Amino acid sequence: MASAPYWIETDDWHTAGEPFRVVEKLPPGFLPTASTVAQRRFDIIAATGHPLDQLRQSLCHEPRGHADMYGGFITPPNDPGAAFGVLFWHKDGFSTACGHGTIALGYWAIAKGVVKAPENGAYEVVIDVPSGRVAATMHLVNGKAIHADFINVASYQISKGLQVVIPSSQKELNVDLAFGGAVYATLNADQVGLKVEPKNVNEFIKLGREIKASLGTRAHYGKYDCYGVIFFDEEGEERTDGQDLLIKQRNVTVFADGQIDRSPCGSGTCARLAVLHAEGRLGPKKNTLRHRSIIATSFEAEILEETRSPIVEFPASIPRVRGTAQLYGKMSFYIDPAEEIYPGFLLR
Ligand SMILES: O=C(O)[C@H]1NCC[C@@H]1O
Repeated sequence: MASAPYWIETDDWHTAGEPFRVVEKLPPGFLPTASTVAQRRFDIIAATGHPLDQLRQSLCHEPRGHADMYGGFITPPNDPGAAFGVLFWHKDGFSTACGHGTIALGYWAIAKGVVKAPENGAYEVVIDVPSGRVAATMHLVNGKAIHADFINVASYQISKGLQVVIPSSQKELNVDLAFGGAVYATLNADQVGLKVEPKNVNEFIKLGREIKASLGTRAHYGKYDCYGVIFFDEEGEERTDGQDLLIKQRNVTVFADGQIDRSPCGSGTCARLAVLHAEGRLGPKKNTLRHRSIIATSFEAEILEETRSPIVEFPASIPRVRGTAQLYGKMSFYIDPAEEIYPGFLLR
């Protein structure tokens, strides 16, 4: 398998600046035979040199990608209740959740005719992902998608005020842990004396790695380890009408091993909603979060409904994150396992 050269077609989208490379057709024999997306992910991770992991590296790493590339392999759904499944990937492996990818996949499914949406109105593209069943609710006007709502799995805070010590400075920080399909550590960027701005990106990468290492197994939650560290700035609040508040925050999410989300991070936004919910600043259909990214793109998010929480101290809810995606290319990649640098390389 995969000893002969082959071609792979991709549709390359971005959501609020974050890339999402969609691979619809996999070479025969590459997809694990397990019947669920979650199990296929485990099977790939458990194997050494799995062909889908080699393909991930070929498409994500240089020369076809870069250290901040992201994408997904389309798979069958777990059952006919979803339109399809997806295995999300990034430079270090396969993730459990990806909001920006779910938004991009909603657009992709409509653009490719994978689903038959009406010309006008809302249409739910249901997708099986490793953390569960999610949806991209597409809003269409004259056959064109104008925005997508990422409806995630139940999200909730896991713990509050965990203390970490940064090895390089011996500085003590307090972080909250929250689940949004993946586990995130979140902290106000003022704790590290930085503003969420592009010029500080290398500092955030370094600190993200240090915080994750310092948390160690304290940030593991069931089968989930700590996926990312979210640094946020408060950007004020506005009253939208007599009742509701628009809470404005800007964040940078450092995920996997030092990868930077250009978007406001869909699953990370759900984790932030969970923390704001626990703090009483948001509730079901009460108040909205405008979440800006490091490159100043934004998502708008709210809590749709409260749900049963597995963590007694904190509430759980189903979040909705609204964003847009754009197609920026269609690629045809040639992959030759005999090539000197196969399956690719990274410089950081
Ligand atoms: O939007 C998200 O949820 C994803 N973006 C990169 C890191 C996360 O998986």
